[in-house]
Amino acid sequence: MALHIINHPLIQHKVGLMREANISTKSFRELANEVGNLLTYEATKNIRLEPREIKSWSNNTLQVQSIKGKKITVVPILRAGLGMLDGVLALIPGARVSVVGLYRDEESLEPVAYFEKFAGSIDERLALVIDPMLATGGTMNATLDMLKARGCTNIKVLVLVAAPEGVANVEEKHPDVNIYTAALDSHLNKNGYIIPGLGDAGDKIFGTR
Ligand SMILES: O=P(O)(O)OC[C@H]1O[C@H](OP(=O)(O)OP(=O)(O)O)[C@H](O)[C@@H]1O
Ligand SMILES: O=c1cc[nH]c(=O)[nH]1
Ligand SMILES: [Mg+2]
Repeated sequence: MALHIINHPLIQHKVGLMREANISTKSFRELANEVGNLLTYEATKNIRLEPREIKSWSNNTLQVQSIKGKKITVVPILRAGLGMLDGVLALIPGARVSVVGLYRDEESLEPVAYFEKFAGSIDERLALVIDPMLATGGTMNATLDMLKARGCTNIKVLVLVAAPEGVANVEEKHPDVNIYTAALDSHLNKNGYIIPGLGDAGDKIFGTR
C-alpha cells in the first residue's frame, strides 16, 4: 500500500476551513466536494490512456488520447461519502456510481453494512472509494472486502482526513490499496473520533448534528 498525503496549498487551506468549530452545513458541504475534487485529480494522475482516431475541426484525421478500458466506478460510503460525490463526478462525469451503505456502531465501533448496489463489470473497473473519514479503518476494510468479493482488484481510497490507526488497519488487511488523503491527523480519542479531525462528518454534511 502507499499512503498519499496531498499537501497542495488549496487542499490545506480548505481542510483548515473545515476544522472551524462553528462551520455552517453549507460551507462544510461545499468544501467536502471541493477537496473531493482535488483528491480525484491527484488519484487519477496515472490512469492508463489509449489512442483514438477522430476527425478534427480542420477535417484532418487526428490521434487523441482517451481513458483505456471499462473506466471508473465511484464508490461513496453512505452516508457521509455522498458529501464528496458531486466533487468527484465533476471531473469524471461519465463514471458509474456503486453505492455501499455502512455505519459504525457507536459502542463497538464495528461497521454494520446495510446496502450495496454495484455497477456492472465491476471486476474490470477502477474503483474510487470515497468517505470523508478514515478512523479505525473498520468501515473502509469492510467496503474493500465487499468490492473484492465481486472481483474488483483495482481500488483507490479517497478520504478527507485519516487517522494513523485506520491507515495501519487498511494497510494490514488490504496492502494492495492506495490511500489518498488531504490530511493525516494525530490519533483517535476514546470514542473513536479523529483528533483534531472534523467531528462527525456525516452530521455536518446532512445538518443532523
Ligand atoms: O474508520 P471507522 O472507525 O470505521 O469510521 C469511519 C466511518 O464513520 C463515519 O460514518 P458513520 O458511521 O458516522 O455513518 P454516516 O456516514 O451514516 O454518518 C465515516 O463517514 C466513516 O464511514
Ligand atoms: O472522527 C470521526 C470518526 C468517525 N466518523 C466521523 O464522522 N468522524
Ligand atoms: Mg456519521
